[in-house]
This record gives sequence, structure tokens and C-alpha cells, in this order.
Amino acid sequence: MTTETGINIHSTAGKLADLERRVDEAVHAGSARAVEKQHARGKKTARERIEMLLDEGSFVELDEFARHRSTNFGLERTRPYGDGVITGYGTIDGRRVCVFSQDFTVFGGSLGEVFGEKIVKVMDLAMKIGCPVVGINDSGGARIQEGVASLGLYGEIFFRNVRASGVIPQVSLIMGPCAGGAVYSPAVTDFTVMVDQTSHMFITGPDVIKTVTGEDVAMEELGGARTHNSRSGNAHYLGADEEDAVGYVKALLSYLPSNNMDEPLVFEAPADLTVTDSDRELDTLIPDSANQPYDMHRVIEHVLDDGEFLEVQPLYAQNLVVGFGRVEGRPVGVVANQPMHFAGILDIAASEKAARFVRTCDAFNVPVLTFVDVPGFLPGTGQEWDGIIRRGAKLIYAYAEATVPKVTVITRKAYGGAYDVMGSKHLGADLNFAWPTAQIAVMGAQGAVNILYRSELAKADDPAAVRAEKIAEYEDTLANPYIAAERGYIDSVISPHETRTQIVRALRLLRTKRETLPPKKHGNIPL
Ligand SMILES: CCCC(=O)SCCNC(=O)CCNC(=O)[C@H](O)C(C)(C)COP(=O)(O)OP(=O)(O)OC[C@H]1O[C@@H](n2cnc3c(N)ncnc32)[C@H](O)[C@@H]1OP(=O)(O)O
Repeated sequence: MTTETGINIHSTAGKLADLERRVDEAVHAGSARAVEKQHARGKKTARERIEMLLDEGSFVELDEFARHRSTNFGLERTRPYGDGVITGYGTIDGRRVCVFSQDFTVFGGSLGEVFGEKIVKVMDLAMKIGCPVVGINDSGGARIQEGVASLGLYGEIFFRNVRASGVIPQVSLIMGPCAGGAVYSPAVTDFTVMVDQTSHMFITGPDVIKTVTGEDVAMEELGGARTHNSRSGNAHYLGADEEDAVGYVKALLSYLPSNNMDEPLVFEAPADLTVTDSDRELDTLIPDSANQPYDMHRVIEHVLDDGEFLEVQPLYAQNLVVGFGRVEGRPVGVVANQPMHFAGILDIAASEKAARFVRTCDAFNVPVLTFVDVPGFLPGTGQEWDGIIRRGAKLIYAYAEATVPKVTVITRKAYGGAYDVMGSKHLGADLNFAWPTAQIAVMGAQGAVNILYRSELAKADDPAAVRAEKIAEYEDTLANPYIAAERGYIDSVISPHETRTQIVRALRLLRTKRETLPPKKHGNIPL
């Protein structure tokens, strides 16, 4: 007996042929027209993206025959296999990952009940086995025809994103629209990577904004990849294209363990501890003038293996640099003030960027290296009224709570409260170094002299000469690393050329560090 497909499903050969037919149907769930449209926009299909992400031939699909049960608005007439999302597991560089990839060619990638159940199932699997989840987002959001069932499944996904946070790495690739409440899944994940021109995230689109507030804003400006990388800070990397974005995700995962109980991947590469010409280059990096900038990337690259630094959020709050590298083949997270941008000052954006990064490192057992050249917190009503007190406190919280090895190097300025915040001994850093060029003080010489000698300067016949004399006196007495070193706030004042070797030794020492926090339900970070 043959079915309408011409296959006799009552024979073994027929059953096998029927399976093959169904698989083919699942693989080609989106219409040829929809696939063509997707490609014409410079976007790959959901399956092509999984192929790009995972090791060749490693993908194992789950639930490819799942399909929706909805009968609303004639939906029962279209029941494609897979229901618009491809889920499963595979490997990246030989390490297990779970993945879901939303298929815009099927119902615009919109999330219905079954679609949501598939994602929930693969997230639960990742939690059970302890491996990262990479979610590829390309979706019109909640499937309108499925109403509250769709909203319910979004809620289930958010719930799992939160429960998985700090347990397994979660990475979101945004490769098309991600609209409305749907944005909150990527927002909870550890990293969000977007693609220039073809990915968008927004709570409400340009039309709704125009209606409600009267503002005219184009989609790209509102929620494009550049906006979220440079203005909102919602994204961590701007992929030039989909390949670039996927490459970044693979690189990110190489620095993280599969789960919080695992150590990150190590490529044993013992360091040579003899001082090299490259190490000595740091001896001439700091300009004589405290007001002259230099590029903190140079310090970072001189310390990391092969000078390789994977920067995270490179376009956002550029006064502070964060990212991953390796020392002796072991992953480290780097947090550093950047004197090239606003003198490396701490503002709300930089504080939140660093706090989030320190917490990510701590959750996933990655030691934190901090390089300090910070003139203080950014003054101004804008910062005060936007909550720099509460939001800056996040960075204190993050450093104080982190129990991973923490090593800090002060290269130049460490003024005021910002000295305390930036990985100081007082917040639990394990080993703190300072260069002889460090100025660890309540404030810079100019400001200090203006306050301490205001009346003397007002009365002086030659105020400029008096100011210069007092500045020199302040710098000689207070603006150096030795007073902090006298108290043990700095473990050692080192020449810049010793930085790499001291960090290697410190991280070796701290490999066996064990520190636990007092038992509690959870802390109350000022959000
Ligand atoms: C907790 C989560 C709550 C939420 O998700 S609220 C957000 C609800 N979603 C939205 O407001 C976005 C609705 N969709 C759109 O604005 C646009 O479709 C979008 C995403 C900008 C893409 O625009 P285009 O690229 O021009 O594509 P298009 O409009 O022709 O859509 C392609 C096919 O997908 C369909 N589609 C898109 N969004 C859908 C949805 N939410 N539910 C059901 N179907 C949806 C759309 O009808 C179209 O279908 P077809 O190819 O014409 O059969």
C-alpha cells in the first residue's frame, strides 16, 4: 500500500524511504522563495549558520519532526517540520555545545509553543550535561497566532537563562530581528554578538516610537549592531558579517570552561622568565607628563601570550578595556583603564562594563588581571543624576565578591575612590604591583595644591611660582607608590619590564587559591 507520496510504508525499505523524505522536508522547511530572500539580504539560513559554528559533521539535530498543534488563524494548514527553529548539539574545537538556530524562512522565525519547547529542551540538556548554549536569533518574536502560549514559552526561556546564568556559558548571536520582549533572552546571556547592518534589537520598533513619542528614528539607528555596540552596551561585539560574528563566538568560548565546575581549557605553554627586549619596551611607555596619554593595549599585549587579546565590548565605554587572553596558555580576563579615552576616567558605562566582565570571569573561574591608570570618577550632574553612586558601586561589588585569583598592576594614576575600586588590595586582590611611575593618592597634584594652599596662593606675589613649588613638594611626598608600599597595600614596586614575569609568577602561585564567601542566599548588588 502506497501513501500519497508514492512510498509503500508497510515495507522496511518504504519506511526508510519515508524517513528520508521526512528528513528532506524538515531540511527544506522554508520555501525556496524565503531562502532566496534570506540570502539576498546577506543572511545565511539557520542550518548554514549551525554548519559555520560547529565542527564539521559534529551537529546532531533534535526534534526535527516537532511541529505546532495550533489551529488558530488557519495555522493548521501549514505545519512545517521543526516549527521554525533548529536545535541540537555538536562541538566547537572538539568541545561540546548545545545550539538553537531560529529559522526566519519559517513563519519569520516567530516563536510558538512547540518552537519554544524545543529551545527549552535543549537548554535543559545543556544544564544537565554542563555545556555552553549558543542561541542564534533571527525572529519576528512571539508568534502572533499562538498568543499567550508563545509568551509563556518566552517566559520559560527567560527562566532558564537566569537559572543557567553562572552555571554554563550562554552566548547569543543576533543575526536578524530580535524584537519586543524577545530581547530579554539575549540580555540575560553572558555575551551578545551582532552583525553589522543585518541584525536589530529593540523593545518597540520605529513605527511604535513615532506613534507614542513622535520621534523619527530609522531601524538601524534605533537598534542596529553599531548602536548596541557603541551606545547602549547591550552587545559585546560588532561582526563585520556573519562569519566574523561566528568566529568571535568560537574564540570567546575557547577562554571559558564548559561549566562553572570546570576549569577553562589550558594549552600548556610555560613562560620563559628571562627579561626580553619586548619586556624592556614597557620601561619607556609612560610619558614624563602625567597628562599625556599612552595606549594601555600595549601593556596588555606585552603581558599576554603572543600578544593575543580578544577584546570584549571594544566600541563601548572605551575609557575602559576588558577582554580575554592567556598567560602560560591559561585564560585570564583583563580589566584596564585606557588613558587614550577621557584619560581613562571611570564613568557609569565603564563601571558597569567592568563589573559585568569581572563577574563573568569569576563565575567561570577565569583569573582577573587589572591594569590601573585612573584619574578618578567623571564629575558632572549627568553622571550624578544618572546614578554613578549606585551604578559605580557595582564595580566595587564585583571585585569584592570575586574569589578567582586577582592580580593588579598600577602603571600611573590611582586617585581617590577609583584607587579603591580598581582591583585594590582592600577589595580582596591577591597580589598588587605598582610601577615607579605610579601615583597613588587622594587626587592629582594640581587639584590637591589648589585645595590645600588656596589662601596662600591668593596672597602670594608670584602665585605660579608658589604653585609650582607646592606641586613639586606634593609629587615628591605623596604622588608615588612608596607610601602605599610601606603599608603593604602594594606588594611590590616593580620595573615595567618585570611586569610579565611577575604576573606569570603570581598566577602560578594563585593556581591553588581557595576562597569562599560566607553562606547566603545571594548578595544584593546595587542594580
Ligand atoms: C516575550 C516576547 C514578546 C514579543 O516577542 S513581542 C514582539 C512581537 N513581534 C513583533 O512585534 C515583530 C513583528 N514582525 C515584524 O515587525 C516584521 O515581520 C519583522 C520582524 C521586522 C521582519 O520584517 P520583514 O523582514 O519585512 O519580514 P516580514 O514582515 O515579511 O515577515 C516574514 C514572515 O514572517 C511572518 N512573521 C513575522 N513576524 C511574525 C510574528 N511575530 N508572528 C507570526 N508571523 C510573523 C510574516 O507574517 C511573514 O510571513 P509570510 O512570509 O508573509 O507568510
